[in-house]
Amino acid sequence: MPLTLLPLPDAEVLLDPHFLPPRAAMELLQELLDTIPWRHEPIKMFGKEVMQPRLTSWHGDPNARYRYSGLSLEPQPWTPALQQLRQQVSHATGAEFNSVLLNLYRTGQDSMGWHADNEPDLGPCPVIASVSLGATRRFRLRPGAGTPLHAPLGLDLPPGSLLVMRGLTQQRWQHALPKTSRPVEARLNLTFRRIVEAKSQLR
Ligand SMILES: O=C(O)CCC(=O)C(=O)O
Ligand SMILES: [Fe+2]
Repeated sequence: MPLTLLPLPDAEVLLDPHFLPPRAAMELLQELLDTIPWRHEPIKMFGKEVMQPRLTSWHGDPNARYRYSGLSLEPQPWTPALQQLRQQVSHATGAEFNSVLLNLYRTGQDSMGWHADNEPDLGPCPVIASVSLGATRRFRLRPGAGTPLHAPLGLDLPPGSLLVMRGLTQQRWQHALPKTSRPVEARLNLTFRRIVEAKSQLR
């Protein structure tokens, strides 16, 4: 199935709900649960350190350092499974990625708050490719300040789906993965990114 562009003002959001076949998605989930060195990291919120409501792991090329919310993340090396998925995602999107952030939402109580991936390290119009595995959770999008009024939307992201955000999306829109009170299994999300700052660190 190809990626389909969603009709949103000032955003380029594309979705392929069936990027990976169900069996491949299940096998990849199990492999990543077993082999990724999951960490429970703190995050700075309004100057205070709080634990993130999810587990994370950051992988990438050696110079792809990522800084956000007061954290500086040293990338872990690519594993064979991550390397293979990177190639598949590059092929589907026509974009190159040098890093991937993995988020493990253990239960419906794990979540990610409203944000845009607009850190300077990502450049002005980043392509972010998001693969979801495990439980289907609802991903939310809403316009940011200064963006034409548009109702927030919710996208159910099933296992094996590929969501791409590019163009002005990170400048004009915000997204979140809210908690749910439904009993749900774990969900694993991978966001492939390109750290553009890497070049200047070689000097
Ligand atoms: O879990 C998701 O679908 C979203 C993850 C996300 O927004 C991020 O890692 O920046
Ligand atoms: Fe994000």
